[in-house]
Amino acid sequence: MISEARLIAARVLARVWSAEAFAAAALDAELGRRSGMDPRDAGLATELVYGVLRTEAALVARLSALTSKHKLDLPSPIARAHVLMAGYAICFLDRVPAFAAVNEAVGAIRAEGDVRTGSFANAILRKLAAEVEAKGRPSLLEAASASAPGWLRGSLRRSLGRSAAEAYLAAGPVPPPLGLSLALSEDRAAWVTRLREVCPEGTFEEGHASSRAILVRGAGDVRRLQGAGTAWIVQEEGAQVVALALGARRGERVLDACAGRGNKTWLLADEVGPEGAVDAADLYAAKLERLKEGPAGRGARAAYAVDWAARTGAFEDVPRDYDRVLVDAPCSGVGTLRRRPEIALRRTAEDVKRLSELQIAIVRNAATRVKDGGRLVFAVCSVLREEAEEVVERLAGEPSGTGVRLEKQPIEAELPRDILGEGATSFRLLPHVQGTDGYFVAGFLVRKE
Ligand SMILES: C[S@@+](CC[C@H](N)C(=O)[O-])C[C@H]1O[C@@H](n2cnc3c(N)ncnc32)[C@H](O)[C@@H]1O
Repeated sequence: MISEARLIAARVLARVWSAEAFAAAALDAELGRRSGMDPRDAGLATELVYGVLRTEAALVARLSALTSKHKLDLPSPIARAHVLMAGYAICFLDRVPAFAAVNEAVGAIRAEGDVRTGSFANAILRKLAAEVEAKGRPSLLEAASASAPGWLRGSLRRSLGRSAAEAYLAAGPVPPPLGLSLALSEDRAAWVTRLREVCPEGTFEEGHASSRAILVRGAGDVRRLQGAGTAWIVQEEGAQVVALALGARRGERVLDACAGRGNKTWLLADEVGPEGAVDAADLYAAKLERLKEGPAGRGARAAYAVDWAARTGAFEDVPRDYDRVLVDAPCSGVGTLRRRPEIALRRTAEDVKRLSELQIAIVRNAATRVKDGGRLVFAVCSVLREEAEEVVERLAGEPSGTGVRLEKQPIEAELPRDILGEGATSFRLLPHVQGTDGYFVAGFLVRKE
């Protein structure tokens, strides 16, 4: 009997490899079709997908070494998925006995009508199980690190140091909790109690990084729960911290310059209150439409479709006197690696270089909308130096050519000391430290020349 978790995980992996699907979306679609699935099975499917994607190269190398031709030749993505999932379970999963992992993989491949590949899989997986039995389990940290492409490993080491880079790459593959962002007027402890009552199958706890966060596990689709879209929205805890880092105060005028669908806009509007104003801008009008339809739509004053880099679209219409501007810039997304492991397979060093140039252009032009003496916060969901310190140094060090000067400035927000040190002008969030996605955030003072 082949578990549903494995069948689902195999289909998702095959789609990621052969149809360039995003693992999270493919997994959501598969799990969404099975509403009655045991959460433990859903958890196993998730861990197998993410785990295999994070350790793929190391698993392939290890299994290849056990074949006569030193090559893992498998005829289909589904067969490859079953073999690598079994390899992952044998190497890294305590709760799955090796013989069960082998039998399920072999059974699943044979069930596809491929007896020959089933026998091949049986032979190499048994060898692997015997090797692990004799020598012990390999290190997940090393396997995840060895599986990252060379450019990413190198960049992470330069950005974080060697051991933090390894810990970063190994963070996950257990799925992170879902974050809820609570409105300022709401009492967090009372909501934790209430949500526990209405959804006893889930776990709800207060987050540490964001004073508004409630972290949820095992609750299924939370959007059905009380308060959704009014008292709280779904927002990853690190994303909340990014919005909080702008330090928006009651009554201020704020621009969310790369607002997307407006998750951070919602939080900013909540902070400035009805006596302030929050405007949103983004390259894509379609995203701004979604923003207007969602919870942020109730709080945002105006939405501008602007290409900040090209200075086109509604560029000239956007006011020039905001107290604060948040630039949540497009980036490599390396900070979301634990939830989107396929990023490591698809992004290149050239992408990072191109994106850092785009970030600089966007910030310089968006900064023209800040009043003299106002604040700009630049954020990326990346932790790489190329999209972080190197961008900041160029923004603060080179003439902007747009009539504004950007000076590094301590971030004014109230955030825990282990995130924002006294007087710090920038900070990182790291999954293996704060439990959030990875982010880099920097504060600037804007001077008009
Ligand atoms: C990291 S996402 C923002 C996410 C959003 N703030 C949120 O909290 O959901 C970056 C956004 O920048 C937008 N963008 C990319 N290039 C842009 C440009 N040249 N001008 C304006 N917006 C741009 C993208 O459409 C995307 O929505």
